[in-house]
Formats: sequence, C-alpha cells, structure tokens
Amino acid sequence: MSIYPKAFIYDLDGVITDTAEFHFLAWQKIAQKLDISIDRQFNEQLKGIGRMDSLELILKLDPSLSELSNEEKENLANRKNELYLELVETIDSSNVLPGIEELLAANKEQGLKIALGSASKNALYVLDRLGLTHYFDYIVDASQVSKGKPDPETFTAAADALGIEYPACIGIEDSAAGVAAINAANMFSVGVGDAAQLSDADYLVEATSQLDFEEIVERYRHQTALKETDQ
Ligand SMILES: O=P(O)(O)OC[C@H]1O[C@@H](O)[C@H](O)[C@@H](O)[C@@H]1O
Ligand SMILES: [Mg+2]
Repeated sequence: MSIYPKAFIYDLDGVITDTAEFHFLAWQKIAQKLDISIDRQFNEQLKGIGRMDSLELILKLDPSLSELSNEEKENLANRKNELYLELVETIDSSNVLPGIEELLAANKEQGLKIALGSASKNALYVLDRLGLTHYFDYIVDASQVSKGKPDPETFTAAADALGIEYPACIGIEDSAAGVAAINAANMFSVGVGDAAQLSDADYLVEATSQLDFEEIVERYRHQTALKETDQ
C-alpha cells in the first residue's frame, strides 16, 4: 500500500510548548480583576480560540459585564497579552515539550513538509524563542485567517500554501476546537491530552512524549486505507 502522509501541521500552544498554561494563568489574573473565578475545566473551552473570543467567553460568566465598551474590552485583552508575554519571556529551547523536536526531525528526515497552524498572534515570537523556526516550511498564525478554529481555515491555509492535498496532511492539536478544525479540513487528527476533551481525534495520546512518528504514520495509513475501501 503506497498511502503515505506528505505534511504535518502542528498547533503551537500546548503541543510544541506549554504556553497553553501561560494563556490560562494570564486569563486567570484578568478574571480575578473582574471578580470572576475561572478554573482549568473552564479553560478547556478557551484553548485553540482567539484572544477576543476567549475574553468574550470569560465576560459571559458575569452578566453585569455585558455592557463593557469595545475600548474596555481591548484594554483587558491587551493587559492579558502583557501578562502572557511576561511569562513567555522566560522560555527558551529547554521549554520545547518532550518528543516534539524528535518528531520534527523525523518529519524532515522522511522528506515531509512541516507547517504551523496557530490561533496566536504571538506564534512567530514563541517559535523563535524556542529555536524551532528553521524546521517550518510554512507558518499560519492569527494574522492570516479570517475564521479561527474550529473552522478548518487555519489548517487548509497551511496545506494550500504547501501545495498539498488535505487528506495527505496530519494535524496535531491539544484543543477540542483544533481537533474539530483538522477533522473539518478532511485531514488526519492527532489529539494530545485529555480523552474527555479530545474524543473526536483520529488518534489520541496523553502527552507529547508519546508522539511517535512511525506509530502516527501507521495509524494514518490504516485509517486512510479504510476510507478508500469504503468509497
Ligand atoms: O493571545 P494570542 O497569543 O494571540 O493567542 C490566541 C490563542 O492562541 C491559541 O493558540 C491558544 O490556544 C489560545 O489559548 C489563545 O487565546
Ligand atoms: Mg493548542
């Protein structure tokens, strides 16, 4: 069977590095200022979605905040970003999550294309701090898409730029919105994290240390072969 993937498209926050935790800590401080309490369970729905959409979900927790002006919202979002960047300034190549650089190296060795598909406006900066930019053939960040995850655009834009058909791409995500986006793009989805959140992933691992190139490709080939026999 000659089915083989041609590209891996990586989410950034929570897949390549643990900045998902930094986003949570920064939002938690903003919420505290507003007398709202948010926990990690609530935070699951903020993963993968854009900055302003995250703020809107937090503000919805207190109906008295529904009247905030756009300017007040902008100020809160900017403050959150300052808090987030203070945390990001502490990271370097030692903060790449276990197994990720090995996977990127395996992609390269096998001649596969590598792209980033991130909802963050800080994606280029974070990738640079981690010293990983040189691995990427193409980077999609928040500035390039009109519809964020769970819309497939982040992933299809990366595949289009690489000139690769969607079913030949494998996307890796830690958020439910991201897995939904990969699936909607007709790509093979790898979820990293909690089974309760990521049950729609085609293949799920608990942590990045379990991401093994051969295993992912095997799962991809199996599922793609099944789909082809179905048709
Ligand atoms: O505020 P930024 O850096 O533009 O990030 C936007 C979003 O980027 C996503 O990658 C994160 O999962 C979200 O938690 C975050 O809100
Ligand atoms: Mg993520």
